[in-house]
Amino acid sequence: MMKKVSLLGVPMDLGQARRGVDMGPSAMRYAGVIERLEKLGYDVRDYGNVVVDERSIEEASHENLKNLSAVVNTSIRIRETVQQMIDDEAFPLLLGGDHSMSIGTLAAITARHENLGVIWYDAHGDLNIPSTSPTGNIHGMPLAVNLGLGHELLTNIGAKKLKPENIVLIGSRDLDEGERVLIKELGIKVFTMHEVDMLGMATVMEQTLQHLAHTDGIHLSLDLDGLDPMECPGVGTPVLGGLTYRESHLAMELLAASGRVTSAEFVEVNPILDERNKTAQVAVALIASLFGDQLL
Ligand SMILES: NC(=[NH2+])NCCC[C@H](N)C(=O)O
Ligand SMILES: [Mn+2]
Ligand SMILES: [Mn+2]
Repeated sequence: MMKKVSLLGVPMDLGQARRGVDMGPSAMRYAGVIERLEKLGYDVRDYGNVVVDERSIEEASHENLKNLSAVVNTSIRIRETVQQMIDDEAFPLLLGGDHSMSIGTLAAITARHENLGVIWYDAHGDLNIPSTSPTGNIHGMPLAVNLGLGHELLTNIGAKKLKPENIVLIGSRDLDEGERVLIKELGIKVFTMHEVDMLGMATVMEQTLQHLAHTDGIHLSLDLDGLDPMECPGVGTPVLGGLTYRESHLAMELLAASGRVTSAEFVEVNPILDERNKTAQVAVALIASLFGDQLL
């Protein structure tokens, strides 16, 4: 892994309805993310937080896409900053913020890869399009957008699309009907909680890395709601029966050992719903493992 890390906070809460997730980046900074990375020997360049558009009331819901133009404007700013990070040859690490931020992150990263792989570590598929979304919340749509599906204003943010065969979902346990249809249609690789239980995380990661062996870099998009709400209560859309801290920690260690991860984002931390910043602390511990922290 590169020894230079670029950090960007995305205090975004426009992609869903519950306020507070805009404080996620502060909570992870407060939990010591920069200090942990520096201790591991990384040169950390902090880009601060991206400017996020205000919600406007008129825009509340438009074609089942809440806060559409605010999300578009913010995504473009995220894209520009991540482009700078890549130009600077640093590892882009983003802290969120709701998952709609991935539209901007991936817009920048896919452009710089021939064949980017993506691991979507999440209770959800985030594969809705406006006609299938039960909520109109854009945080339920970013993976679809990056496949080129959804409203033009969103799909146009990135020039290059992800390939369905380059995506692996891990931890899925709440998929909407339209998402299930899309997963089957496109043949996307999914390790639901059932597969994680059956195979164990070590095998899941081994098969994930095998599935992505042909890619030229892997982006990890880790939604903290992929973990169980008992350990990560500070998320807006908790789902029972999630991945444990131990499993997730192992997953991060195996990714670190593979040396294949080239960018990452840790999203959906909502300190207002949290208990004593527990979720941000889990996020920072996972980040440390992803960057090679070891006991001995
Ligand atoms: N990034 C997330 N937490 N996404 C939750 C999405 C929930 C639901 N599938 C929806 O479309 O609204
Ligand atoms: Mn989720
Ligand atoms: Mn998500």
